[in-house]
Amino acid sequence: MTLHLTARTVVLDIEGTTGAAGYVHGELYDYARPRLGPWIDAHPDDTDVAGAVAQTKADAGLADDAGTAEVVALLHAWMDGDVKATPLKTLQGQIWAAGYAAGELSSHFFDDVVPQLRAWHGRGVHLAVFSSGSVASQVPWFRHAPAGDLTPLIDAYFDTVNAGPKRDAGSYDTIAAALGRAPGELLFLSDLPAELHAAREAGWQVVGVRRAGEPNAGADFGDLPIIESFDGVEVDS
Ligand SMILES: CSCCC(=O)C(=O)COP(=O)(O)O
Ligand SMILES: [Mg+2]
Repeated sequence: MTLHLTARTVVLDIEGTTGAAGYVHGELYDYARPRLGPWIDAHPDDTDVAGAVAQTKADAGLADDAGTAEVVALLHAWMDGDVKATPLKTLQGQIWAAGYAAGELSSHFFDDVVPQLRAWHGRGVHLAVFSSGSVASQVPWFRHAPAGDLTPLIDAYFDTVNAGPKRDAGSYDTIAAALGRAPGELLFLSDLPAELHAAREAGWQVVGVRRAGEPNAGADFGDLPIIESFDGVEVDS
C-alpha cells in the first residue's frame, strides 16, 4: 500500500531513514575515532571545539583540567554506545567535513531515496533535514552523495544545536517557525518512534521508516503510519 500525502516541506532524518546506520557507524565513526584527540589538540582556539570539550567534561562530571586523553576516552565510549551527545556531534561534524573536503569520505543513500527526493522536489515539495548529526556533517553528506550533489534539493538543515533535542516537541515548533510553515504543512520521516511522537505532538504529519536490517526495524511504532522504503509514500505540494 502506498501512502498519499500533501505537505509543503518534508523534513528528513538521516541515519536509518535516508542512509544505513551501518555505513554511519562503519565508515564515519571509524574515521572520526582516531582523529578526535589530534583534532582537539590542533584546534585549541576554535570556540566550537573548546565549547564541545568543556561541555563533554561538564556532561560527564570530569574535572575542568582533565586532559585530552580523558575527554577522548569518554567520546569513544559515547560512540560505542551511539550516544548522540551534542558535543560529540560537533566534533565529529568538523572532522567529517574535513574528510569530505579531502576526498576521503562519501555518503550513503538507500536506492529508493534519491529518486523520491527528486520526484517530490519536482512536484514543488520543499525538503529539509533534521538529524542528530551536526549541520556541519549534514551538508557534506548531501553534497558528496554517490548520486552527485544533492544540496540543491535541500532548503534547510537542523540539528540539536539550532533546533533542539529530536525527542522534544519544542524542537519541531522551532523548525516550523524557522521554515515559516504551519505544523500541519510539515511531514517528518524518521526511523525512531520517539522522534515521530515528538513531531506529532507538535502537530506535524509523521511517517515511520522501518527498514529491514536497520537497528530500529524492531521498534514499536504503535499507531504511527509506517513505510518500508520511500517508495511507500507519495508526497504532493
Ligand atoms: C550527517 S551524517 C552523520 C549522522 C550522525 O552522526 C547521526 O547521529 C545521525 O542520527 P540521525 O538523527 O540522523 O538518526
Ligand atoms: Mg535516524
